[in-house]
Amino acid sequence: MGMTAHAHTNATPEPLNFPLDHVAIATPDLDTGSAPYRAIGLTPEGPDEDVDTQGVRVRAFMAGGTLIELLAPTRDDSPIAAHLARRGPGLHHIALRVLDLDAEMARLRAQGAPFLNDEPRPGRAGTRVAFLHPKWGAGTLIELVEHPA
Ligand SMILES: CC[C@H](C(=O)O)C(=O)SCCNC(=O)CCNC(=O)[C@H](O)C(C)(C)COP(=O)(O)OP(=O)(O)OC[C@H]1O[C@@H](n2cnc3c(N)ncnc32)[C@H](O)[C@@H]1OP(=O)(O)O
Ligand SMILES: [Co+2]
Repeated sequence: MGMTAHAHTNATPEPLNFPLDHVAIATPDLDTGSAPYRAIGLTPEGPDEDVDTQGVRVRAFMAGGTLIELLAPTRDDSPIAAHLARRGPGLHHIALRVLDLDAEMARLRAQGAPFLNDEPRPGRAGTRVAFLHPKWGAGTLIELVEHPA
C-alpha cells in the first residue's frame, strides 16, 4: 500500500512582490521640473497627460523599470497646489504596483491602514490608484497602483 507523502514544509510564504511603479515629484510647471531629467538624458514616455480628477498634468520619464512622474497642478484645489504652497517642489510620493488593488485595499484596511480614498480612483495611463496617509507611511505618501490588464 503506497504511503501518501505529506509534505510538511516550513517554507516561508512567497514574498509579496510590489515593484516600485513610480516616484512622483511636485513641480509648479512641467518644463522646470523636467529640466534635470532631460539634462541627465531621460526622455518623456509619451505626451503629457491631464488627470482632471486629481487636478494634475503628468509628464512621465522611464528610468529603468520605474517611472519618474512630474506632477504640475492644473487647478488651485489640486493636492499638488497645496503641496507646493506648504512644502515646495520636490519629492511627493512613491507608488508600488499591485496586481489586485481591491484585494490589497481590503487586506490593508483589515490591518487598520488609512486610505485617503474609499474607492480606487483613476490614475495616469488608465491605471487605478489608491493613496495611504503619509502619517501611516512613516512620513511618506504611498500610492498603490494597478495597471490595466
Ligand atoms: C495622476 C495620478 C497620479 C498617478 O500616480 O497616476 C498621481 O499620483 S496624482 C497625485 C496627487 N494626488 C494626491 O496626492 C492624492 C492624495 N493626497 C492627499 O489626499 C493629500 O495631498 C494629503 C492628505 C496627503 C495631504 O493633504 P494636505 O496637504 O491638505 O494635508 P496637510 O497639509 O494637513 O498634511 C497632513 C500631514 O501630512 C503631511 N504631508 C502632506 N503631504 C505630504 C506628502 N506628499 N508626503 C509626506 N507628508 C505629507 C503634512 O506635512 C502633514 O504632516 P504634519 O506633521 O501634520 O505637518
Ligand atoms: Co502617482
